[in-house]
Amino acid sequence: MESSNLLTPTNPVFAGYAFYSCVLILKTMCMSYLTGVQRFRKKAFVNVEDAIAAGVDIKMDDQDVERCRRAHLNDLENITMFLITGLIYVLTDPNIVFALMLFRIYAVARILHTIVYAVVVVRQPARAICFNIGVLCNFIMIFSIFSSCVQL
Ligand SMILES: N[C@@H](CCC(=O)N[C@@H](CS)C(=O)NCC(=O)O)C(=O)O
Repeated sequence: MESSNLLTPTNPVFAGYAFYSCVLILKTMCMSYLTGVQRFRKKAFVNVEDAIAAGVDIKMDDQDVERCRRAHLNDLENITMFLITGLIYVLTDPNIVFALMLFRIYAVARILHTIVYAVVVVRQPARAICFNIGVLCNFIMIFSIFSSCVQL
């Protein structure tokens, strides 16, 4: 692939990266609303003005709200790494089939991580497996970038 075309939608690897990145960005944005829904459902407001408006006392430690907040934070810790790593990986002009498979597996693993953590709450090791599949995808991309860049 011409290097000038690597970051255009004519490159299927970039198109896949852009698609799954947007899916994951949207998913992460949804976490704010999921947290908000739980706050209203459980009447668990941490700001005085919100609690007054709802006619309840402040509640800092609701388990369902905290779960959503932790899932959101975990997305920010992990999906940010995918966005950066994935973009560098696209620039190394990787194998199309393998790269698209990695992006798909990563996206599915992160969506499942949210579901088992904050939506239906599945017992461990469900969350750990989803988390580690995502980490493995990122590691594979990182090592592939290393091997493309390091001249032995
Ligand atoms: N910041 C994470 C680092 C480790 C991590 O991400 N573990 C995964 C798999 S067990 C996880 O889902 N942690 C739950 C979380 O981040 O709230 C933590 O405090 O747990």
